[in-house]
Amino acid sequence: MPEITAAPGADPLSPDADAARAGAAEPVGGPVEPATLTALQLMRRLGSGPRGLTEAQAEERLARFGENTVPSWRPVSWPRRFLGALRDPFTTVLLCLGLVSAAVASWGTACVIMTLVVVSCALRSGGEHQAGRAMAALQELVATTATVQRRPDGDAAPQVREVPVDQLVVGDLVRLGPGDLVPADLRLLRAAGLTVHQAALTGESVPVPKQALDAPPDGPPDASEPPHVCFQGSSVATGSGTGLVVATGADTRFAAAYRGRARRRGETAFDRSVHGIAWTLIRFMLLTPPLVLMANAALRGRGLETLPFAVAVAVGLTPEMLPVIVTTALARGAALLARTSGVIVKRLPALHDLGAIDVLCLDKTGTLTQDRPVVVRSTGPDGTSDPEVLHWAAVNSFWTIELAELPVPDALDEAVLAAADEQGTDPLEYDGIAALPFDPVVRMSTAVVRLPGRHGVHTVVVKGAVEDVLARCGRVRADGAETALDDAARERLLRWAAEEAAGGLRLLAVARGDRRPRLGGYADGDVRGLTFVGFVALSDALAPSAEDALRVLSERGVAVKVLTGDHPGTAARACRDLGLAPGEVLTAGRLAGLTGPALAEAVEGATVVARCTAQDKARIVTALRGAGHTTGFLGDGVNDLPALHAADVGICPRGAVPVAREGADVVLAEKDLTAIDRAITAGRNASGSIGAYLRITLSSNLGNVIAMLAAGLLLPFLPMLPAQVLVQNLCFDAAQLSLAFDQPAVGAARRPAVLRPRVFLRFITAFGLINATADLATFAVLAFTAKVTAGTDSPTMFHAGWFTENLLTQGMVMLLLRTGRRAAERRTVGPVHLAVTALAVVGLLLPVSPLAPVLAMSAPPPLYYLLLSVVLTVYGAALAFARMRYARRENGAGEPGGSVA
Ligand SMILES: Nc1ncnc2c1ncn2[C@@H]1O[C@H](COP(=O)(O)OP(=O)(O)OP(=O)(O)O)[C@@H](O)[C@H]1O
Ligand SMILES: [Mg+2]
Repeated sequence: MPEITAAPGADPLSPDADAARAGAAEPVGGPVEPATLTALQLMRRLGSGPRGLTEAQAEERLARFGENTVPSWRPVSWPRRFLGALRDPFTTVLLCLGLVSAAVASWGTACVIMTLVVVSCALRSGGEHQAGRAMAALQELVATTATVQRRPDGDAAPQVREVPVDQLVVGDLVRLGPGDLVPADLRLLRAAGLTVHQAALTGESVPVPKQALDAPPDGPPDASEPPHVCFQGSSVATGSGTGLVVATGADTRFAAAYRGRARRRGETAFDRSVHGIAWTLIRFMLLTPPLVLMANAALRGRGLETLPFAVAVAVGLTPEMLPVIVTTALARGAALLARTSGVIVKRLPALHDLGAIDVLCLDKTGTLTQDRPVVVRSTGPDGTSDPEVLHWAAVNSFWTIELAELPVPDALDEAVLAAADEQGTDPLEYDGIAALPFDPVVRMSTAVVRLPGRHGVHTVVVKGAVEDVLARCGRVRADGAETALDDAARERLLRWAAEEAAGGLRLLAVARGDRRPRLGGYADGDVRGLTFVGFVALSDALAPSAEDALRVLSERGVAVKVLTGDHPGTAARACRDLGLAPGEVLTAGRLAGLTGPALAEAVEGATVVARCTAQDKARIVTALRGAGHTTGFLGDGVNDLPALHAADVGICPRGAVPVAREGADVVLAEKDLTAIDRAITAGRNASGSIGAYLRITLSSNLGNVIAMLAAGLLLPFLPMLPAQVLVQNLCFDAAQLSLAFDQPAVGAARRPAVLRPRVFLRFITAFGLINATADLATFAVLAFTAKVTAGTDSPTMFHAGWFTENLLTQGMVMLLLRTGRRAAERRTVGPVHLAVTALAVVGLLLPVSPLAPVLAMSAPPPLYYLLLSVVLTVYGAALAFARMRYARRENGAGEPGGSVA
């Protein structure tokens, strides 16, 4: 716990200091070194003063120096999105293949590849752009603000008000409180018990104490860790402070460190599944051309002239629409969620991860409960009602708030003060000397007060979690007298507290101790040897939608774990009241020595882990992820921030502290917790569409490639000209876009949707082979037709015949392997039906149209179509049969290969 000594030297915020400001109204040019000047020098350099800027000054600076936004977080322009889409690995591979084609002067192939690239990038960046705009409008709803102190004009008294973070300018005075984001780089002018999370900057996961120092600290300057500077990108864990803005926007340390780079985060479920599959495919693609070349050279004695064909085969294997489908499916899902359920998905891949969640950890207070506690009773150590206990609790609440730089009472303090007010307690009969604000690690808050006129005594008043407060008590007050607190008495008090907690009450223990006044500040070490005063019991109503939300989550195959800072008894009771069996309740203390798999195993079977600190919550989430669970975390407080970052998906409810809203991937903008279920369903549906696309594309592409390689070796001519391969590909791509708009299947959202690369590759191999068999059967049919109908020109007829068959089989694969219900169950005509019809029409008509000669095709005779229909019927039956068997084997009723549980 940080010290709370006053800053050495002059208080830069005192009115006297204003005089020292002598007329400086303009920031002096050039970068300032916020850590080395004294506070007054710095204010003068920045043309500010202890009373803050005037509104007019702030406005003028804003116009001149620009808004306070990190460049990489500004809305991205269309052309930049397009360029960003070009960096996709599939696009890169396609571009390389295009270059290879151009190098061997195969201009047709190169042009078609370029068309594929441009179309796919345009579609993708268009989709992202639209989604970005929709989200930006919604993010306004949960945008964060900063508390600044400004003056309406030069003579007026300063006023404290909220402004959007982007309106801050250098020279502004900003107040910080628990849960606030540090909105710009700040030099601290005052601080009280301030600690900040700097994980985004330094990777340090434990909050770092900060204090106001007038002059730089002695000793070598530590540029990375000046104790009197707070950097943008960090956030307040405890305490409060006032700081002078020394840098905004692109000039902050954070912007400099992260220029052009997105925020780093660990590998998420999206990376593991979609990216995992993509990279496996890319390896295949890169292997294909050399293999085709070698096979043709070895078996047919062909040389480099087969290179365009080899390139076309590789392109044929590429699911080049994957980025488009992923973006479209996710963006559509996110936009729909925002519109219908008020859920804001801040990072599109998070929607996919939501669909994959199989464990959801949540905090209790503020998420499952309303965090609107009401004092039920205050009792002395003997369990009888005692107003004195509430009186001391109120003294503590009042002075910890009053002595903070930014007085933000938390819900417990508010409840205590309201009840004390009703009882007629007046905390103002004391003078506040010092305060240690509530710290979730030590789980208590401390105020030091004095009775006016009683100069010889300071009274330390503490309230907090029962175990922690009792651990610091040596005596107990009973019947007006104090006696030593022995182990037996301590045990009895703990048991009594556990009984109260089991009734669902939240408990605060209150203790006090008289001290001889001291000159220096008070620190955590002074809070010992106290006298136990009693308990304040509060009730906190459950969130009305929590019970439904928990029930639906379990129906959807999501295991719920409650990680809370509260008492195990209170937490267990809340769970029970919400219909969630708590089982054996763990406490974080019992898990202290465990890490990694051991920790995961310990929490695997538990539903509640109580007395968690912020770090405990993050540790547990990390361990669960390490054990292979896709883990979400839903929480609303400062003590949830590390876990929100550690999870695959961080989710926070509407009322969360600013820093949680900023750190979360998903914000539930409405009070209704059941929105989380709709969000998970939307995620599963989006993954379903992506899975369907991959299944369909890859199994038919793989089939085609196998057939093409076989035919290439069997036939004396190329089985398909590069231009034909690519035109066919374009047709497939256009048709498959419809998958992103497909209606979700009825049962598709029942289980977590995970695309497992291995299961997936098995699936496409099996279906690819079926497809290749159909192709080879078609070759046989074509050879037979050519033989019996004399005069047909083999290569062009062969090309036409295979083209038709390919497009028709592709259509059948789309109908039979998508996420949707089995074809027979569908009654309405959806986008997929339209796309399949279009595909069939093109497949049948193109080879007989005037365009056919351009593509080196000539119409096959009627006999071919007759035989082809037989092949297709058998193929369709085989496909339907294999799909059924596959589904049964994989998960009974689920989806083959894609959204497997
Ligand atoms: N303002 C406060 N003053 C004193 N003690 C407090 C205060 N707020 C909380 N406590 C004590 O510290 C404990 C832990 O609080 P913390 O904020 O870590 O978790 P929580 O709000 O109880 O639960 P959750 O983690 O589910 O949100 C509380 O159970 C309570 O006993
Ligand atoms: Mg909470």
